[in-house]
Amino acid sequence: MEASQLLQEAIIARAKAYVPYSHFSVGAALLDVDGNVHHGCNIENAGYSPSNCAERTALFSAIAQGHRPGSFRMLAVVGDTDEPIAPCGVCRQVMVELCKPDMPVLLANMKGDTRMTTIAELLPHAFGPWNLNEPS
Ligand SMILES: O=c1ccn([C@H]2C[C@H](O)[C@@H](CO)O2)c(=O)[nH]1
Ligand SMILES: [Zn+2]
Repeated sequence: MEASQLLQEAIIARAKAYVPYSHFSVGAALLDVDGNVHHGCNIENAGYSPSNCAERTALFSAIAQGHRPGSFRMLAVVGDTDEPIAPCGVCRQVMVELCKPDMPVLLANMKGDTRMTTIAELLPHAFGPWNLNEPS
């Protein structure tokens, strides 16, 4: 699947956002090894901090469907921003946990501006599973 097709999926996912507080809808589409797409949208909460971003919704949904960390091919994220959207720090940390460092990430806005990047570029010098000592 082309990056542009995955972006179209992210735009469809964005329409499902539940954003009664920020009114800022974000969509994500995660491509797996089998060529299937997992949608994510942001889902907000009256308690504010329980809110979940589109990127994490897509990743957690795919993991819950049985897909393994490191098995994903590409992630597309879109929001109505001036520049291509910038994922938050929490999502970048989750991406590092669940995606390979060189996995392509397509960031976009609703005007059609795009930026192709990677997990490692989004969160350099990351703390990851490899930094933890295994229990003996
Ligand atoms: O990359 C981003 C940036 C923000 N949000 C959400 C979090 C919150 O619901 C709203 C405003 O920050 O947008 C995402 O889902 N993804
Ligand atoms: Zn986030």
